[in-house]
Amino acid sequence: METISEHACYGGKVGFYRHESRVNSCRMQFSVFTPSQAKKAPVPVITYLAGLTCTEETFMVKGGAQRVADELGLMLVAVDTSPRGESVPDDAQQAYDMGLGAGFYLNATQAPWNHHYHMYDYVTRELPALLFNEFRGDPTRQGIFGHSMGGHGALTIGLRNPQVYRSISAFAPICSPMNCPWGHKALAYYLGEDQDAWRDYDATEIVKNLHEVPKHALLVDQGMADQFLATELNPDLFEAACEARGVKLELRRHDGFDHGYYFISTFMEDHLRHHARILSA
Ligand SMILES: N[C@@H](CCC(=O)N[C@@H](CSC=O)C(=O)NCC(=O)O)C(=O)O
Repeated sequence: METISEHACYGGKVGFYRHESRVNSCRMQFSVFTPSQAKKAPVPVITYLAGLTCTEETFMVKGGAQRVADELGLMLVAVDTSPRGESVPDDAQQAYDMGLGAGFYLNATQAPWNHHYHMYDYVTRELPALLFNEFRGDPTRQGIFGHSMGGHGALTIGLRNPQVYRSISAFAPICSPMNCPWGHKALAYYLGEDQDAWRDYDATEIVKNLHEVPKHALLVDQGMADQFLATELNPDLFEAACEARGVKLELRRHDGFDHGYYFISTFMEDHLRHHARILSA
């Protein structure tokens, strides 16, 4: 692992790092906020998955999370949104919703995507192995959250790995990629036309078929002036599936908020406290 840069931030530091990813067959970058408490003992770790067009930098710059994370003693890890590099295929039209910056946190099975696009394995296996080797995070106290495409990633990865991710939350997540244009396009390219294969990456479908209901409530915030709400996000489908399956969900609808980082930073503190409460219990 190579350190790109490190910056003092409140009592801790923000760092940017690069490493060779075996699962994505390219170099990947990620960022970490390490709180002051990590000087004394391993701290809880919350992984943040960002949305379309973002990088590992977006959350650290725009999320406004570090002051409260330092107060609560939370390590924050922000992941890039796709594999990167010369050899990594992109959408033929370089569209923002497919290919680079749009890895959808899944393992692609279709060529040409299946050589590099293994973001599910990257988030759940490869990055944690590196992280817990290099940083003072506590692997028994992990949470996951994210925004939009990253909210989809947080819900799907969190629900599928309840032993690892004890706390889950999301900002304006894509709740049912099988039922929206962004998801339909990405799942067809990455996984092929057989929609049965898509269900593993659809939070609403995962809830319907859950073996193990999460112990703690999920927190989801949604802006009601979100420009993507009507076409892409489908929180109502997710809410109905959670209710039917007995999954505790706190879905908060906020008038006047759009899809962007002003919305996210407004409710960031609530999400950090949600994770801290669960992980310190
Ligand atoms: N047309 C826009 C679309 C990109 C966009 O809005 N990206 C969101 C995430 S959307 C779902 O995953 C985002 O977080 N953007 C980064 C930001 O800093 O706001 C465009 O290309 O701009």
